[in-house]
This record gives sequence, C-alpha cells and structure tokens, in this order.
Amino acid sequence: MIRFEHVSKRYADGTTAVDDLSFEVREGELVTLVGPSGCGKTTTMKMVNRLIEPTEGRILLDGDDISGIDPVRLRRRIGYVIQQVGLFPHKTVLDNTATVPHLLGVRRAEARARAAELLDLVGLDPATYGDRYPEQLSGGQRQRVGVARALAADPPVLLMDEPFGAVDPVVREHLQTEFLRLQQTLNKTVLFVTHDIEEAVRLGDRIAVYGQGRVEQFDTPPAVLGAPANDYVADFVGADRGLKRLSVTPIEEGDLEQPPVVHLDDPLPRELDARWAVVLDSTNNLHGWISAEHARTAVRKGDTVRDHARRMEAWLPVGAPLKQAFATMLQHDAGWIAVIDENSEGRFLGVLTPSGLHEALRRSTAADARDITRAEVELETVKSLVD
Ligand SMILES: Nc1ncnc2c1ncn2[C@@H]1O[C@H](COP(=O)(O)OP(=O)(O)OP(=O)(O)O)[C@@H](O)[C@H]1O
Repeated sequence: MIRFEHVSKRYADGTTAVDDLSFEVREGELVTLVGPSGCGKTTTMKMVNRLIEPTEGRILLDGDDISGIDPVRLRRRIGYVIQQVGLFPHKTVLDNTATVPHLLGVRRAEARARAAELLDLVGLDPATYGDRYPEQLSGGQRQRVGVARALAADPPVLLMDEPFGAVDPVVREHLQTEFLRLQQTLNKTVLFVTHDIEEAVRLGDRIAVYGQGRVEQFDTPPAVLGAPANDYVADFVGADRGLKRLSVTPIEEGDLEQPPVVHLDDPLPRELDARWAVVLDSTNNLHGWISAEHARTAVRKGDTVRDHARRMEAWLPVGAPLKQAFATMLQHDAGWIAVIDENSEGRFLGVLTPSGLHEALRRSTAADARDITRAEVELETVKSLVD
C-alpha cells in the first residue's frame, strides 16, 4: 500500500535526515515509527504526503509513484493528524470536522451530518460538543476532533505524527484504546509516529525502530521485544522488554492445559484426578469450578455437580494479551485462569497456568525460528514473577 524504496532525504545544510529507507506498510496495517528525537520520523511521514520531497528513492502508494501525483490530489487520499491539532479557532467543532469534505464539494448539510457521525465515533457527543469552539475543549477532546477531522474525507491512508503526545498519560492511554477500537472497524493504512516505545508496541501491527536516519529493525512488537536486532534496539526497547512483551502476546489455544472437566448434571464425583475440576453446562460453556476436597467431604447421596459448583469469577477470551491473564491471576490470587472462545458463544477451551504463560512467552519470541538460544532472549524477568 505504502512502499518506500531506497528513500533518502538530505537537507541543503548536509543533514541526512533519512538514509536509504526501504519498507512497506500493507493495506489496513498500522505501522508505528519509533525512535529518539531527530532520527527522521517526521521527515519520513511528510515525504508520504509530499510536504517534503525525497532526495533519492521513491515512494509508492497503491503501486503508483507519488512523485507523479498532484500533491493536492494525493493529500485527499491521506488523512493527517498532528500533535498541535491545528483546529480553526473561530470555527465550531462540527464545522472544523466538516471542513475538508465541504472543500471537496460535499454539500454543507451532508458534510455536517457526516461530521456529527465521526464525532460520535471518536467519543464526542455531537449534541454536547458540536457547537463548542476548540478553546472550550480539553487537550484530549481536541485530539479527538483532530482524528475525526482527518477521517472526514474517508481517506484510505492516515498519517499520525505524535497525535496523542500533548495529553497526560491517563488520557493518552484512553485515546490509544479508543483509536485501536476505531481502527478495528475502519482498517485504515496507518503510519504512526511516536517517540514512546510503549505506545509503539501497543498500537503497531509492526514497528519500525529508527536509529539516526535508518530503520534498525522492522518487525512485529513481540519480535522487536523478544529478539531485538542489535544492541541499539535492545537498549531502546529497554531492560523490561520481557514484561512489555506480555502486553503484545496473545493467549493461543496451544498454550492451554486441559484440566478434568465435569458437567452440571453429572452426579457429584467422590474422587477427581486433580485438586479441582472445571464445571461446564450442557452446551460445554463455562459455568464454574469445583474443588476435589469439597466434593470428597460434602457429597451426599443423589447430589449433582450443580449442587456444589462454584461460579467462575474470572475468565478470559482466547486472544487476550498475556498481561491481562497475568493481572487476572494476581487479582484473584488464582493459579490458573479459564479461557473461552467468545466467537462460539463462550465455549470452554482450557486453562492457562503460569507455566503455560511462560511457554507462550517463549513461543512469542520466535527465538527458535531465528536460531538464537533461549538463554539469549530475556525471559528472566517474567520467569521470576511466575515461578
Ligand atoms: N529543513 C531542515 N533543514 C535541515 N535539517 C532538517 C530540516 N528539517 C529537519 N532537519 C533535521 O533532520 C533530522 C530529522 O528530523 P525529523 O523532524 O524527521 O526528526 P524526528 O525523528 O521527527 O524528531 P522529533 O521526534 O524530535 O520530531 C533532524 O536532525 C533535524 O534537525
């Protein structure tokens, strides 16, 4: 979708801002560009909408060399969100959002109706906020209007340059969560600049880690965290990368163990093969659990599992991040957590235990595929937490 082919940018004063960049952002993919200040992220982004022209190489959008596309036409296909949102101070929130479609010839009423939908989509009630002026909004609300405005012309591509950089960490996390949810339905092709590795890892399908003007590693968050390409990347992602990887590694079915299972209407068993069993209903959905000791001591003639089962307080869908599993285990002081398939009405799949969690992390490093020994991959932090 967006393809960089040996792209370099040298400024007149001799600064090489970007040096021989080659990578591709696939359709519907969110790629984060992360690196320290001055490493060339913004330059990379501005070359995509031709605010800056490369000195060498070419950039293709949907297979077309953008140097042959009129910049104004090009920018209609590309939404742009920047940190200083740049809203028009004398226009209302609704009019700010409707500006671009209106400029593109959409009738005013239609543009405003669409703008109202978009404000709703980014979590701002148009009835409450539509008639306000930018100065009457909080920083986070202004950023949302910035996102809504960039989406207004429905461009297939979004460029986002530190869009959540100017708000406090709590609002920032909130905006990130909302943006991820939005992206799940919109499926835009997104290039997202940040200097914050946590943000890059959280949002990116893939991450480009920049050194000075060069991409040092371009890979998925688990791969960057699990197998940094070199010392520079390892240093940049931080010593706690093992922990960070917990947030980007999903629970897979293969990570799960199969405990003994009983059904609600079964007679209460006197003996179980383990200290506890999972209790399912007649459609194999998760109901709860039962402890072996309780079954042994409490059983009376004619009792069924239903009479003694305890409801499950916590479970997770398959695909949830390991961090959530770990947090849930800690919160409930539980040695295992049940995992269900939300797509098939909550069918029980198995349980995740600390050792399953540890194995999942190992898998996620792709260490074996890269032929590096497990000892080289930093798992110690997590290991010490779960052992
Ligand atoms: N017009 C210019 N003339 C000369 N050098 C420039 C110009 N614009 C940017 N640079 C230099 O190019 C390099 C890359 O700048 P760029 O803005 O792309 O970095 P960045 O990674 O986005 O940094 P930040 O996170 O601080 O925004 C920097 O060293 C910067 O000083």
